[in-house]
Amino acid sequence: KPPQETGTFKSSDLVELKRLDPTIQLDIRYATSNNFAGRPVYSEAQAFLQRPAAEALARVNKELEPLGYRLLIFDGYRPWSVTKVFWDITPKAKREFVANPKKGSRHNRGCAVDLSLWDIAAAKEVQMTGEYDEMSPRSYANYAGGTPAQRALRDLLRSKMEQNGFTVLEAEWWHFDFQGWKSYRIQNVPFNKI
Ligand SMILES: C[C@@H](N)C(=O)N[C@H](C)C(=O)O
Ligand SMILES: [Zn+2]
Repeated sequence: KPPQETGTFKSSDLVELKRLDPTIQLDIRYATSNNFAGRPVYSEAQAFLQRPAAEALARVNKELEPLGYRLLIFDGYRPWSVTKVFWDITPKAKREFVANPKKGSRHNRGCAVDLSLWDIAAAKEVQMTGEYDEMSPRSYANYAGGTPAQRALRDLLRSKMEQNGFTVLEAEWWHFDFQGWKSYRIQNVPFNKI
């Protein structure tokens, strides 16, 4: 069961990112077998965020366009039950890369996003210092390895996100939390009930 939270919270206003800005690219790997669970954990390839976070993300996408990039979204709002699956299947030694379901994930609040950059001219995902959901030090936001070009792209994504109210997770270059995430409740609503 999701943790019981007391206090007052903002009402949820989850927005589908593709509806807000159709130029945002999606690669919802959790709706496929191409993810660390090795099977789909979502039945719909969609991404949602609370409205202020979604609007901020659309601003980042606009700012990247003149530089030749768009945002590529891997995940947004995530039902709590999926956070529980991720925790249960992850070896103890790798649990810095998954949220503890006892506390819930900021994804469960609709205030965290997993994403990378899309190269418009090449029509493909850029190469970062490590792969999405790779459970190794290459995922650290300050990892000093990789090529200078990979680090520059990782740092470009981070600086644009930070300028628009997001904070990177130190263990994961692709994971960003939106300011004010504490004001939203942990949810366990499936995508088709939003
Ligand atoms: C599982 C990974 N993509 C992720 O989002 N990790 C953070 C820590 C989370 O589960 O909130
Ligand atoms: Zn994440």
